[in-house]
Amino acid sequence: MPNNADHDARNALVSRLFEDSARANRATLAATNHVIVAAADRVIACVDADHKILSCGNGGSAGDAQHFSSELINRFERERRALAAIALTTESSTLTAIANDYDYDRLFSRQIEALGRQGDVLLAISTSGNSANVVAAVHSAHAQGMSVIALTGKDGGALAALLSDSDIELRAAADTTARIQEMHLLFIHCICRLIEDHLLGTG
Ligand SMILES: O=C(CO)[C@@H](O)[C@H](O)[C@H](O)[C@H](O)COP(=O)(O)O
Ligand SMILES: [Zn+2]
Repeated sequence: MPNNADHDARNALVSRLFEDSARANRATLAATNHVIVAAADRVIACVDADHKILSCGNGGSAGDAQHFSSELINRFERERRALAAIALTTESSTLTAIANDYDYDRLFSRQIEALGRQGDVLLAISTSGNSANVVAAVHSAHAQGMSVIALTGKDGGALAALLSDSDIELRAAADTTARIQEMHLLFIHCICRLIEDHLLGTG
């Protein structure tokens, strides 16, 4: 069992983490408020035209990619029609075959070659902006005529540099992976809320 001094130190650490997250939250809102709305509008145009959203990322960002697709396919907060979305992080046979036969860097890009169509949107998630398989996914999305919404952090990394003028970058104003991921989930929930308001009216 931790002693009292340890207990106080751990309480202080948790307070600091909450404070860091709140600071990141405020700074990210200031930097991205209108970009979040633009990203939601891009997804709305995609679903209104019966196109689909593909999503990808590694580690915690793989979880975020799945979190987003589940909220589109199932629902977020309100009853509405099902929306077409595929997380490219879930099919173990496909994932292991691509990594084994080609390269881990092609994990997502190969699936986009198979599934991506003009008018679809790729949600590309990387806290560093430097995951090679996410970078390759963006190249592949461009080749398929898709547009990209990139969730990034830090300085945006390689991802930010390769986005086209019609793509959208939502960059969390934070430097640590965990804080950036917390902002990414808030981006996702804001977009889901704006989609449901569009489909159902603000209620
Ligand atoms: O969730 C975490 C850390 O919070 C990790 O699993 C993290 O997602 C992994 O290290 C990823 O490989 C990091 O990739 P990226 O965000 O830089 O693209
Ligand atoms: Zn959620």
